[in-house]
Amino acid sequence: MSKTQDLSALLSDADLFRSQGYINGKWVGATDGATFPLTNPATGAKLADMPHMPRGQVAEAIDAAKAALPAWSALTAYQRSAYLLKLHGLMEQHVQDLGTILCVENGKPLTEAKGEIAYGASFLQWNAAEGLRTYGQTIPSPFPGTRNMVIKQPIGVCGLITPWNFPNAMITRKMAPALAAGCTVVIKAPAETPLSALAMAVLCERVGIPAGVVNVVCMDKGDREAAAGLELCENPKVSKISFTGSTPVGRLLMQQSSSTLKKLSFELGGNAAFIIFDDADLETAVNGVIASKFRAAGQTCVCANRIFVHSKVYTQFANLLAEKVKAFKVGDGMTEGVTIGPLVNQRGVEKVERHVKDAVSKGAKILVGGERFTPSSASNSGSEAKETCFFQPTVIIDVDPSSYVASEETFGPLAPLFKFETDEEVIQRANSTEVGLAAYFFTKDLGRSNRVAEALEVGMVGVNTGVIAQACIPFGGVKQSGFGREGGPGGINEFQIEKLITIGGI
Ligand SMILES: NC(=O)c1ccc[n+]([C@@H]2O[C@H](COP(=O)([O-])OP(=O)(O)OC[C@H]3O[C@@H](n4cnc5c(N)ncnc54)[C@H](O)[C@@H]3O)[C@@H](O)[C@H]2O)c1
Ligand SMILES: O=CCCC(=O)O
Repeated sequence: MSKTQDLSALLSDADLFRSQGYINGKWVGATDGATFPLTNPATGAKLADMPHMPRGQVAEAIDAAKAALPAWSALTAYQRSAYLLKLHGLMEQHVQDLGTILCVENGKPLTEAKGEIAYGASFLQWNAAEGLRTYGQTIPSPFPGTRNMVIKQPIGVCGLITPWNFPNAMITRKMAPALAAGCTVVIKAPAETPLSALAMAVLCERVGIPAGVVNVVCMDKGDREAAAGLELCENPKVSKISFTGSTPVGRLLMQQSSSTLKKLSFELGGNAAFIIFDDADLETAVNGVIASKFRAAGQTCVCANRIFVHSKVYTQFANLLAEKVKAFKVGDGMTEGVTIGPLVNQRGVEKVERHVKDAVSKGAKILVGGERFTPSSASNSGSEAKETCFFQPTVIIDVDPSSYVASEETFGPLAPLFKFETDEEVIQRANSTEVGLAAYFFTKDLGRSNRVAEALEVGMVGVNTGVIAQACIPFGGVKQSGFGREGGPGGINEFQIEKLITIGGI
């Protein structure tokens, strides 16, 4: 039986809950009136009927962004910075409501959702400052009477395609540098979590960001989503695509963008190795695994996916981890004390289940969890276990290297423990994947720390920590995890062009 949930009743500022798209400063439904249902993954309850926008409306949003570009890019960096700081302030002020919206549409527990809002806001603060420092260069010329200057300019209209696992922070991570640089944007919100994107559009409107500078389109997965992707990639008015999502969709977007040769930055899938050497502080390492593996119920691109533990400490480490995972409280993220929520949809549950079954069929043993279930805090859905979006936080040991989980990103709360003997062996196994986003290791040996960090084929390494994400770091991968960096000192460059001005006859 399908139920509905009145989300606005949970908000102190119900105006933040919008179920229309935002194009050229106007709140609009799909031109043909089409909608799709948005549900709470914890309960299955319907939250809203969202606009299922056709390709023509994406083109309209691009037109609006193109029209708004000259005035927005002509503002001083200080004026744009002031908008971002006001937006940052509003996010802090509305953290409870923004967190609640995020929690009910994505499933992550409210405390974690509020943490994501703070993380999302940090990209506004960081880029408000970075926008003021987009320095150019003067370059001595070999030609007499000639001067060379290099200036930075906004690249133009940017298409931002963002995923559901960080419904707020993946938007601000792209939108903040784009706006700071003087670009205008069309955000294609993910079908699973459009409300967080639209709540940000409300705040953009409130701080007075002019119509057309920020546009949000939404549609369900499938044909119209593919059409939106095509429009963003093929429309010559769009100069840049920034995408976070899976590697296969990244490949498709790159192919589609070739006809207009857009600048691209892609943050794609990972398969992070998490290595515990025999000299590691095991208590710290267990906490590191928990922070990395179980954040967002295991649905982050930088999640520990393959946990390699030295044979000398394997059993001790496995038992310590199992004890902590047993203590997790799984349930509806709005319930007090819940530490881990549902996966975003049943497709996510099916993938975790497939990885567990496959590993067990190849000899792995389950220490904790291993099954989908419906926790009592989410049982008001009346859903059968087969319809649930919950999977028990799971630890498996003695995992065979041929298991799917060794080569595919699980994107769920499954911690598989592999055994290793030598540094060389574990580095080779860590690198034996086509993706290279993040990796982590724990050791007290300084020499090893430098050697291993340099040998790992990834864009980001955590040493003695499971937490690397911050606005101030260059976030991104190598190999098939994509290219381009978000955040950090260079993040804003992704949204700028360098222009040379050579002056002769001086
Ligand atoms: N790097 C990340 O943070 C991240 C985020 C989400 C998913 N993933 C990976 O993707 C797997 C599957 O999740 P998914 O199906 O949501 O990923 P996906 O790549 O299909 O979707 C990610 C986002 O891309 C958009 N998208 C999908 N197809 C598109 C198209 N043809 N044109 C334009 N936009 C399109 C959607 O907005 C979606 O939210 C996960 O298991 C995980 O491995 C990674
Ligand atoms: O999943 C993608 C982003 C995760 C993060 O910013 O830590």
